[in-house]
Amino acid sequence: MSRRKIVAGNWKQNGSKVFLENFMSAIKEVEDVDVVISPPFPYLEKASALSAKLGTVSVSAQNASLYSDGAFTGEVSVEMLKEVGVEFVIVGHSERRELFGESDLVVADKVSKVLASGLTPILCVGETLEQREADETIAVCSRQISSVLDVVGVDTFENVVVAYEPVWAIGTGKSATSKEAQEVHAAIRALLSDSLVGLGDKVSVLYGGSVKANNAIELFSQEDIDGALVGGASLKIEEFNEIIKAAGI
Ligand SMILES: O=C[C@H](O)COP(=O)(O)O
Repeated sequence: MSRRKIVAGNWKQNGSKVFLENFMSAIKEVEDVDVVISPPFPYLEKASALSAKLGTVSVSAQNASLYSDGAFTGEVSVEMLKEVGVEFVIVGHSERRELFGESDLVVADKVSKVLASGLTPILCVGETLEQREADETIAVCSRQISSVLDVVGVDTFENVVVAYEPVWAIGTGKSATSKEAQEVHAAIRALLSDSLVGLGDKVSVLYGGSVKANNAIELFSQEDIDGALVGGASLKIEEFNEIIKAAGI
C-alpha cells in the first residue's frame, strides 16, 4: 500500500440501524480522502451493503478474533468479517488493551491474522498520561509497533495503517497539540524506516484522540499526519463531514 489520506470513524458501542442509514446517505465524498466507518458488529453487513450501493465509504470492524473458527464464544473471525464485506479491522485500540487485557503479543497476532485474510488492520498505539509524564511516549509507541513488526515482518507492514492515539486524549476533549502529535508521527515513521528503508513513507499514520471539526485542519496540516481515527465526533454526521473536508485541504 502507499500512504493515503484516511478519515476513519470508530463508533465504539454506539449506533443503530436507523442511524447507520442516515449516516451513510449523509456522508460527503472528498477527493483523495478515504473514508472508513467502524460500527459495531451487528451493523457491519448492512454498512457494507450500503457502502457498495453508495460507494462513498469503506467498512471496518472494531476487533476480530485470533481464531478462524471453533469454541470461542462471543468472538468473530476475520473470515466472517470478510464474508460480509468488511475491509478494515481496528486492532489494539487502547480500550481493548486496557479493558479487555489485550497484550502487545495478542495485538501483534491479531494484526497478523487480519493481514493474512487480506483485510487492512488499523493498528492503534499510544501512551497513557502517566507514561507521557515519565517521558516514555516514544518508547511505548515503539514497543507497541516493534512487537507487531517482529510477528508480521517488515515486508508485510506496509499493508498496516497505524493510528497514534494518546490514551489521555481519547474521549477527554483534550487533543494532543499538532506539535505533540507530529513529533510522535515523525518518530513512528523513523522507526519504520529504520526497520526497512522507505517503509515510513509507505504507511498511513492517523492521529486519534478528541479530533473535532475545530482542530482537524491544524492537525492535518502536519507533515506526518495522514488523517484521523475519530471517536465521538464520528457520531455527529455534520461534524464528521467537516473533518473529512479538512483532510482534503
Ligand atoms: O478510536 C477512536 C479514538 O478512541 C478517539 O476517540 P475520541 O475521538 O472520542 O477521543
